[in-house]
Amino acid sequence: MSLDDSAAPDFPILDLGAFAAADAAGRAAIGAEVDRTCRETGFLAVGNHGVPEEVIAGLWSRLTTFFDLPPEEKQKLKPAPGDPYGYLGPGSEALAKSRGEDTPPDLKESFNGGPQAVPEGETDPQALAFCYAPTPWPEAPEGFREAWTAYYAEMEALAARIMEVFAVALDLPQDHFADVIDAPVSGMRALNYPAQEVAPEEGQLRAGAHTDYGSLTILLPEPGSRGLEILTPEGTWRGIPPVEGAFVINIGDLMTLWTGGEWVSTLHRVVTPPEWATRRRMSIAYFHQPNWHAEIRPLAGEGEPVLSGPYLMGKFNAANS
Ligand SMILES: O=C(O)CCC(=O)C(=O)O
Ligand SMILES: [Fe+2]
Repeated sequence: MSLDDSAAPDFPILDLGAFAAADAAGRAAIGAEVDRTCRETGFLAVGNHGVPEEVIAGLWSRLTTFFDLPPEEKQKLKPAPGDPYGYLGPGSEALAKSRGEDTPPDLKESFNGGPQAVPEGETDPQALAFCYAPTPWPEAPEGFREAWTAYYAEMEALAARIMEVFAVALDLPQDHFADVIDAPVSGMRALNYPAQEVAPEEGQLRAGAHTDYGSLTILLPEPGSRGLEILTPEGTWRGIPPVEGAFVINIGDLMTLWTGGEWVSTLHRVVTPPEWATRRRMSIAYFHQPNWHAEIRPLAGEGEPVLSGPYLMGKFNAANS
């Protein structure tokens, strides 16, 4: 890992191209740095990732147009109760509630989508009704669905490469996770935090403090934007600015469980720095989630396994009830 001028000082960057090109000793050295970061904060940047610039730009432009649509257009995509995908308008979610904290709703809107193909032979009614529920697509802007699915496919492939680095970081064979992430049930969420015309309520943030549920989140904050903060091991909030040409990744609760508590799923939130109150901020978050039927048991071998899909559904239902 190396530092880059565009990154905050000492924010670690995993160079994926360097990992791919390295020999076994080089990979182990990169893995050791990732392991250290995942024990401290679980937040790092991933650069030299190979995701084509046009795929990223293609989705940004559609998202900008989509979020600019009139509210009644977007509300046509509101999910039915219990459905995970579609458009969630302002006022529909408070992430801090997932931790039992009672706050006003987050100052955001989002569009959410899931896997595009159902694996052959998948008949579990809960899987079909939840993770494999169809994504309701907007009619406009043109090319939205294609741009979304192209970006989603890139994230699925990138997540698999990052999981290989994680395996090496954990002193496991590089392909250790391969057979539990070959049909992931990941969700993807595009976020728009609108310009704030009225002052927020007491305790109201763009996104309240929370941890992510799954194995790994690949986040793309709008270039140049500010607001994402993590709670450091010292107990202070620290801003994580976007890193040019890189994604910000973090591990979620499932990876903490998988590593028997060795890797941390860090509390994070999105605040509004004063100069951002009059400006919208967008981000794209891919929440990587192992195969529906994957049994996740702590690597040390102790403890009851958790089933990936039902675990995610339980978390979702608890936060949305
Ligand atoms: O928008 C961001 O920068 C982070 C959003 C986030 O943490 C989430 O939706 O889980
Ligand atoms: Fe998050």
